[in-house]
Amino acid sequence: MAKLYFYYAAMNAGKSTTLLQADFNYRERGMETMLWTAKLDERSGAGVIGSRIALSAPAHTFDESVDLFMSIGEELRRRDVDCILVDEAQFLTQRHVLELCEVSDALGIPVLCYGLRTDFQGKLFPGSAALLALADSLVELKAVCECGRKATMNLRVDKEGHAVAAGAQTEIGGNDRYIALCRKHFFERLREGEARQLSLGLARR
Ligand SMILES: Nc1ncnc2c1ncn2[C@@H]1O[C@H](COP(=O)(O)OP(=O)(O)O)[C@@H](O)[C@H]1O
Ligand SMILES: Cc1cn([C@H]2C[C@H](O)[C@@H](COP(=O)(O)O)O2)c(=O)[nH]c1=O
Ligand SMILES: [Zn+2]
Repeated sequence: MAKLYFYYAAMNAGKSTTLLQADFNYRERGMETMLWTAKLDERSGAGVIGSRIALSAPAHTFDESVDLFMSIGEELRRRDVDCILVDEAQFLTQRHVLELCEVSDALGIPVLCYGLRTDFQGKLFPGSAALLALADSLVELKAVCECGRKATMNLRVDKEGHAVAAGAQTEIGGNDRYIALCRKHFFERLREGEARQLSLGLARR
């Protein structure tokens, strides 16, 4: 039976690198893959999955308008597909995840999703919540905090490096906007950020 996998981690853990390695392994064995990433994340270029160690590959892009089951079905009419690889899986909708379940269960194709578990406030992304609920296999990849502990959280920072405690869930960025931290250091810095924003707000009144 084909499975749905969710490889999750904080930023900088090497999720994209691991996806590209899995893609290489499949293709090295003569198998065909289909890569997907979020349309809104263009850090490595539109429709490109990039890694910090400079590996990259073109990918199909998803947004709310895309039906993944239909798109993958259409591709199957043109060529064989042995594995589906999805980067930035935190940006999937719950409907997308249900479509990927169908790809795995009805089409018998393994689906490997890579993404963040939680956002800059420590809350689940919709795609991650659905994958945590529905995936057959949950695999944690490891990032490292400044203190050496496992980094599980993602702190959003402003241009001066101060923690950002409030804002929209989605804000594309890299090392300039986010720091992967262990939970202890994440909450320390987040509370500092909250206190700072509060004092700035009070000072303005
Ligand atoms: N040539 C490059 N140099 C530095 N950073 C890059 C380069 N290409 C891509 N990146 C960044 O690296 C990210 C993916 O890095 P990766 O090491 O696989 O960790 P993760 O996906 O867990 O954050 C990309 O999304 C992009 O922000
Ligand atoms: C924590 C957090 C992250 N994002 C964005 C920032 C990046 O564009 C991606 C994750 O990138 P990765 O290196 O491939 O892990 O997600 C966001 O929009 N909101 C957040 O809270
Ligand atoms: Zn730490």
